[in-house]
Amino acid sequence: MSLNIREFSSRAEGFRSELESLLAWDSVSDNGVQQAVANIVEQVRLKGDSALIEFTNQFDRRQVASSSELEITREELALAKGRVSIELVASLEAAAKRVHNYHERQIQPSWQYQEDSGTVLGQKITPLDRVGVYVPGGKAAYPSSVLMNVMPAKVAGVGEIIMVVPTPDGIVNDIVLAAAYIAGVDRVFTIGGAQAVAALAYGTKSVPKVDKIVGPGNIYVATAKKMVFGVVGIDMIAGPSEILVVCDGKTDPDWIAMDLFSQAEHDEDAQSILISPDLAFLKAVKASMNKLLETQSRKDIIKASLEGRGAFIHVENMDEAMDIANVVAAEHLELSMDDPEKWVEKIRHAGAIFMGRHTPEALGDYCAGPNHVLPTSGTARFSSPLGVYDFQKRSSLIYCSPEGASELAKIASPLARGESLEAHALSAEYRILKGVNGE
Ligand SMILES: NC(=O)c1ccc[n+]([C@@H]2O[C@H](COP(=O)([O-])OP(=O)(O)OC[C@H]3O[C@@H](n4cnc5c(N)ncnc54)[C@H](O)[C@@H]3O)[C@@H](O)[C@H]2O)c1
Ligand SMILES: N[C@H](CO)Cc1c[nH]c[nH+]1
Ligand SMILES: [Zn+2]
Repeated sequence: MSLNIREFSSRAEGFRSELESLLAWDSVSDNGVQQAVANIVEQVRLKGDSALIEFTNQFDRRQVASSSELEITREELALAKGRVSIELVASLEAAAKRVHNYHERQIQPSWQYQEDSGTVLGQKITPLDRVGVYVPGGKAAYPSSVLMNVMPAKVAGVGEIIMVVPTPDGIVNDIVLAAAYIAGVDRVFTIGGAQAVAALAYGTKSVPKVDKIVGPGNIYVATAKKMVFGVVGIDMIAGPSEILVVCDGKTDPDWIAMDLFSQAEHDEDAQSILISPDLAFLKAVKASMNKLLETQSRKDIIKASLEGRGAFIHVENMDEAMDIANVVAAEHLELSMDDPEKWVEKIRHAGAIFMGRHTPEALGDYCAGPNHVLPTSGTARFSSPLGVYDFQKRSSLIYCSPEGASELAKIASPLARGESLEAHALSAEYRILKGVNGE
C-alpha cells in the first residue's frame, strides 16, 4: 500500500491559498445533524429519563428498561479496576499522578490588596460545584481522556464530578472504569451522544444537572454542547486531532513517520503535516511511511487521513517554517530539531509544543503531564489547553472604608448623572462624608 500525500513548496505560486484550503475544517454540523440533535436535546429536556433511555437504546443498541441500569456504582468501578492487568493499573496511576502534579501548578489563588483609604479590592476564586465529564466511547475507548478531564477538576476542588460514557451494545470498557476509579469520579452513567449532554445540562430524575460540561466527542456531542451552552458552561468544541511536525532534517525518518501516523490513526479527518527545509529528508520520511504503513493495525484510517488532509511542505529555511507553523496554529506542534528552545521563541500559536527529537506527541497524549484536551482547527489563536482554570470561576471583591467610599462616590456621582441614572448617583452620594459643618 503506498501513500498519495499532497506535496507543497512554499515557493510555488498560490501556496498560501492552497495551505488555507488544506487547513479549512468546517466544524459546523450539517442541517441534518443540527435537527437530529435539537430534537434529542428537546426530548430529554421535556421527558427526562424516559427520553434518555429511549435514545440510549436506539443509538447505543441497548435494552435498558429502567434508569437505575444507567449508573455504575463506585463498587463496580473498583471491581473493574481489579479486572485490569497490574501493569496497566500501574501506568494509569503513574499517569494520573503526573497529570495531577502538572495541573497543581495551574492553581490560581484568590488575591486582594488594600488602598491607603482602607478600601480592599480583590478576586475570589471558587471551584465549580458540579461538572459533567464527557468521555467518548462510540468507536474507541479513551481511559487517558478520563484522566485528562478529571484530574484538573480534582485539583481545582470541584464539588462533584459526574462522568458519562456511552457503552455501545452494552459493552463496558474496564480500563475506562478503572481510570474513573483512580481519578476519583463521583458518579458514572453509561450514556453518550447528544442525549448525555442534554441530561447533564438540564438534569433528569437520575442524572444530576451540572454547571459545566467538558470533554471531547463526535459531531453529535459537539453540536449538543454548542446548543446547551448558556444553560451550562462548556470547555471548547474540539475538532479532529492534528499534528504539525517541523523538522530540521536530522531526526530518524521512521520516528517522524510514526509521529505523523500517531494522530492520523485517530480518525479519517485527522490532520498530519510535516514541514522541513530539507527536500531529501521529506522524501526519506515518505519512504518510511510507505514502508511502515503495512505494519499498522489502523492502516486504513491512517491512509484515509493522510491522503485526505495530510501534507509535506518544503520551505526555504527554519524561519519560514515557524511563520507557517503560526498560520497553522496546530493542536500539537513538534519541533524536531537541535535547538528547539531557540525556535520556540518564534511560536505564537499552538495548543501544545513538543520540543526536541525525543519528545513525541504520544507522550503528551498519555502521561507527560500537560492536558491532551487542546484547541484544534486553528483555535489555538485564541484558546488554551483544558486546565484547572476551566473548573474555577472568579468573583470580584470590593470592601469600602467610609473614607474610601466617600472618595469613590465623588468619582461615581458625575458618571451616574452623565448616564441619567439618578438612583445610582444618590446611592453613591449618600456615602460622601460630611465635614464638621455638615459640608
Ligand atoms: N481532542 C481530544 O482530546 C480527543 C480525545 C479522545 C477522542 N477524541 C475524538 O472524539 C471523537 C469520539 O467519537 P466517537 O463516535 O468514537 O464517540 P462519542 O462518544 O463521541 O459518540 C458516540 C455517541 O454518538 C451518538 N451517535 C452516533 N451516531 C448517531 C446518530 N446517527 N444520531 C444521533 N446520535 C448518534 C450516540 O449517542 C453514541 O453514544 C472522535 O472524533 C475522537 O477522535 C478527541
Ligand atoms: N491525541 C488526542 C487528542 O487530540 C488524545 C488521545 C487520546 N488517546 C490518544 N490520544
Ligand atoms: Zn492521540
